[in-house]
Amino acid sequence: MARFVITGTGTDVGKTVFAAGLCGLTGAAYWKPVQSGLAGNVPNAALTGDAPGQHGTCTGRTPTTRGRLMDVAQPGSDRAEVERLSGALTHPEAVMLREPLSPHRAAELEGVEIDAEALTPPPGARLVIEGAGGVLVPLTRQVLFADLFARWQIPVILVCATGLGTISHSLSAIESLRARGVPIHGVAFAGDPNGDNMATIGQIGRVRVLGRLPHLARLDRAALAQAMRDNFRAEDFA
Ligand SMILES: Nc1ncnc2c1ncn2[C@@H]1O[C@H](COP(=O)(O)OP(=O)(O)OP(=O)(O)O)[C@@H](O)[C@H]1O
Ligand SMILES: C[C@H](N)[C@H](N)CCCCCC(=O)O
Ligand SMILES: [Mg+2]
Repeated sequence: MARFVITGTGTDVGKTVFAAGLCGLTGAAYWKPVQSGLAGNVPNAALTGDAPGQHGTCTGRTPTTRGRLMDVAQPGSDRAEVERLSGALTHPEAVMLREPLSPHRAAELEGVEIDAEALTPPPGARLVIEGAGGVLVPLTRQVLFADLFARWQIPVILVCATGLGTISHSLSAIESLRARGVPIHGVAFAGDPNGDNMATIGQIGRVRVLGRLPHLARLDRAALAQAMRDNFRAEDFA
């Protein structure tokens, strides 16, 4: 089964763009279980599900939050960006939160608690799942994303920057995943070339380096597909 979790050393490292590229390269579907930071993009009624006809299809996987589930990707969401960049089939988020904060805090501000136990990946042999931020981001004050990944036992791809600072960030993330028994498929770098940083993380972290996605001046579906073909091997994700 070609099912992967895309996590990273932190927020904004390039997980969504890499996830879209991987969907395009392998034909996988995409799922972002928890999206925070839709304030300003989505009317309140849409997020709370109060507006007629805005519910769409609910997965029912996490019936705990008010901010749930429309079957159409919302503008500004990672799901919408993956659709734009890959055309992949995408599953509705289980939890959508307004504030651009750690999910545990964004949820608290909406008066809801994320039911981490209820977060279960949709079926499908080819699936790319994107976390939120880095590996130790809290879903609640008790459960971190890495705990969720440990329960799922789906191989993780860690997206890492290439520049100064990445060695410690990347090795810390790898240790955190290993400490919880999360299977690591490999590391995907994002950014300008830095061969020694990439090799050092691969060697000391004892992880496979899958490739490096360069910064794309024009980020569109065709350019991303070409960059993925040029810099990754589809057979590494079979
Ligand atoms: N290869 C790339 N070429 C050009 N721009 C990129 C590339 N990768 C990422 N970006 C840009 O960098 C920003 C952050 O990338 P992205 O949204 O993928 O981060 P993320 O790790 O998914 O963040 P989050 O934690 O919010 O989910 C976005 O504006 C994105 O368009
Ligand atoms: C809102 C943002 N774009 C992400 N989706 C959430 C990032 C959470 C980071 C939490 C942290 O590590 O401090
Ligand atoms: Mg993202």
